[in-house]
Amino acid sequence: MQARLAAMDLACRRGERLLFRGLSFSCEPGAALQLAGANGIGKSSLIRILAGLLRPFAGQVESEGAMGLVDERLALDANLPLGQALAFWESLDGCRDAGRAFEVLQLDPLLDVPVRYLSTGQKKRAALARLLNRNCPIWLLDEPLNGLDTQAMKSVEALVALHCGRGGIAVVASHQPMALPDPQKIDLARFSA
Ligand SMILES: Nc1ncnc2c1ncn2[C@@H]1O[C@H](COP(=O)(O)OP(=O)(O)OP(=O)(O)O)[C@@H](O)[C@H]1O
Repeated sequence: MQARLAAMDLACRRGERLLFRGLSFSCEPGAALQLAGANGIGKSSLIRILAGLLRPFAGQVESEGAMGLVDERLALDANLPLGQALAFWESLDGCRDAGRAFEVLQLDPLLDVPVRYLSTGQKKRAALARLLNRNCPIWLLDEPLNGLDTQAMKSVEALVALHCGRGGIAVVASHQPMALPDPQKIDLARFSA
C-alpha cells in the first residue's frame, strides 16, 4: 500500500486562539500515530488540517495516498435504510466487497434500518464500514471508539492493526484507551502556543 503522511512546522489557529505551533511528524507505510491531549487542545483541529478540511495557520501537510476520515459527522443519508445509504458511497468509491465490512462490523441485521434510527454505536460502526469500503491507505480516526461496545472496540483495534500491517497509515485521537500497533505518540500539550 502506497502511503505517506508528513506535517511540517504546523500551527493551528481557531478564532482568536493559537492552539499549537511547531508541530512536525512523518508517517511511513504501516505507521500508527496516536494524538493525545486534554479536551480542546486541538486534536480534532489537527485531524481536520491533515484531511485538508481546515487551513493551517502555518506549515504544511504532505501526503501520498487517499485519506478516509471518521469523526462525529456521519456522511450518510439519514432517511435511507443503512444498506442503501452505504450503497450510494460504494458505487462512488468503486467498492466491490461491501459484505466484508458488514460482517466484520456486524451490520447485516441493520441494513434495512433507516440511518436516523441507528444508535450511537451503530452509527459509528456504519461510519467505519464506509471507511473500510473506501479501501484508502490513510485513515484519520477522531474518537473511533465513541459509543462502541467492548466487542466492537476490539474489532476496530483489530481492523487498525490489519490496516497498518498491510502498509496503511492510521492517525488516531481517542480518549478511550486503544491498542495500536507500535504507535508514535504526539502529546499536543508539548506544542501548545
Ligand atoms: N470553528 C471554530 N471557531 C473557533 N474556535 C473553534 C472552532 N472549532 C473549534 N474551536 C475551538 O478550538 C479548540 C480545539 O478544538 P478541538 O475540537 O480541535 O479540540 P480537541 O482536542 O479535539 O478536543 P476534545 O478532546 O474535546 O475532542 C477548542 O477550544 C474549540 O472551542
